[in-house]
Parts: sequence; C-alpha cells; structure tokens
Amino acid sequence: MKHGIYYSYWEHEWSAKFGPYVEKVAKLGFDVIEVAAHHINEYSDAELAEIRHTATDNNIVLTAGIGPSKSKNLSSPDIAVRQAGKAFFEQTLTNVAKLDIKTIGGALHSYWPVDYSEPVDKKGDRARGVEGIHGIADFAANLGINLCIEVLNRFENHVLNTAAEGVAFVRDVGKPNVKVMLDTFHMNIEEDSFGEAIRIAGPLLGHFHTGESNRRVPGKGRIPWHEVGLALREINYTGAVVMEPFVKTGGTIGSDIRVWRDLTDGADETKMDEDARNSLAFSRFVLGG
Ligand SMILES: O=C(CO)[C@@H](O)[C@H](O)[C@H](O)CO
Ligand SMILES: [Mn+2]
Repeated sequence: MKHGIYYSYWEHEWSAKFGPYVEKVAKLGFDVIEVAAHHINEYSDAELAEIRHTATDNNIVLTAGIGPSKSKNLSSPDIAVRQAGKAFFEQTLTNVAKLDIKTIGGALHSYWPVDYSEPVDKKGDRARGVEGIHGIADFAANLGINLCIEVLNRFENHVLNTAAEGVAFVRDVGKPNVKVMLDTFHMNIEEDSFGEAIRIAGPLLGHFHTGESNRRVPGKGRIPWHEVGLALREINYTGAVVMEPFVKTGGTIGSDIRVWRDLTDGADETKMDEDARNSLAFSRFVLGG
C-alpha cells in the first residue's frame, strides 16, 4: 500500500501549479502525490517532462484527481456536451500519461459538484455515464491508465452514493481498467458500515481517499480508522491511499468543498506540513503500508 496526499491541501485553486509540491511531499515522507487534472491541458510538454523527472528523482508516484466541469459532463442529456467531455478526457488522459500516471479518480462519469437547482435524472445520468465511461475506457487502457469512479455523498453527486452503487456501475461498464473509488469523508455520510462498504468494493477497489468527517487530516477526528484498516487488509488492497484534507477557506477549492471556517486553526505552512507528516505516520500505522 502506498500513501499519498492531494496537493490541494495547501492551495486555493484547482489551477494551482503542482510541480513545486513533488519535492515537498517527498520530504514529508509520502510515496504518492495526487495532482489535479482539471487544468493539465494548459501545461507544456517541457513542464510535464520536468515534473516527471523530479518525481522519478524523488521516488514519488503521481496519481490524478478530477471533478469534471458541467460543460465536460459525460452523462449530460446534451450530446454536444457529451462529445466535448469525450474530447476533453482524451486530451487530459494523453497529458496525464506524460506524467506516468496510472490512476485517475473522481466523478469521471458525471460532473462535480452537481448543480441541484436543476431537476435530477439519476436513471438517465447513470445510463449515459456508463456509456460515456465505456467510450473512453479503451483509450485510457492504451495509455495504461485506470479510471477510478469516485462514490460521492448526496450533496455533491446523485449518480453514485454507495459502494454497492459504485460496484454495479463498474460492472455495467465491464472494462478491466474501470474501478471503484471510495473516500472515507463520503462513506461517513452514506454507508451503514465502513468495513462492509470496503468489502463490497473488494477486488474492484482501484483508489482510496481518506479524510475525517470534516475533512481534516486522518487522525484528528472520529472516522473508525481501525475498521477501515482491517477491511483494506482483508481485501488485500495494494493500491494508493491518498489523504484528501481540505482545511482552508477561500478560492474555488474552498467554495467547491464548502469550507466556510478555518479548519487549520490558524496554522502556517510549517504547521500544516507537520500535520500532514503526523497524519502520514498515523495512516501507515493504522491502515498498513
Ligand atoms: O472527494 C472529492 C470531492 O468531495 C474529490 O475526490 C473530488 O472529486 C476531486 O478531488 C476533485 O478534484
Ligand atoms: Mn475524494
């Protein structure tokens, strides 16, 4: 099991450059850095090559996260939006592959965060989402990339809220490189049991996010980490465990994640680094790896 952190912990915008964080997370002791793929198409090949070299030099593996925008929604009822989504993913996956990334996770099948001022068509969105992911799966497979479909809580997405729904979706897609992704923050809201949800995902679990119920770093709250760790061991999970803390207010990240109070307790960067380092030690101990 490899342990990582989403670099957005330190940032306010999904567009923030992730290159400078590779060395930082290596120094903090992580194996993996997760980067936002939202704006990767704006990076030059030279920039991507340099980031890839820095990662290799620091023994860091990269993974990617994305919350696709409404205009790139693979499950949209509007065919022009679905086509734009497919084109966006093909370009994004091509660039993601330049960083040697093998895992991209998020609401790939839909968009994020969902605009609930509009009527919800769960059945139609799910059917179009299955078709959309099916339509980009082989493109990703040819680049050696797994598509990890994130199960989110009801306030952020309506298509997949539980591990069981995630598994059924992934089975309907029926491609070996399309997997389920779980996140303890969302599980805390939707699942009856953390352990059972992880066992339901079983061999289909492709990526795993961690965070407390208020998205502080693991170890500061009341998620049943021991239960989570036992279940991950039971299913022989060998993928990445990426902590995804969101503690800062402000910017698009603060607004998309609904961070309306300072959860850093006024921490400066040094203290935030220390929190991440301590949480990593806690995560390795309680989850394994
Ligand atoms: O859990 C979440 C959102 O609540 C994330 O994984 C998100 O989809 C992605 O980080 C967007 O970049
Ligand atoms: Mn997540």
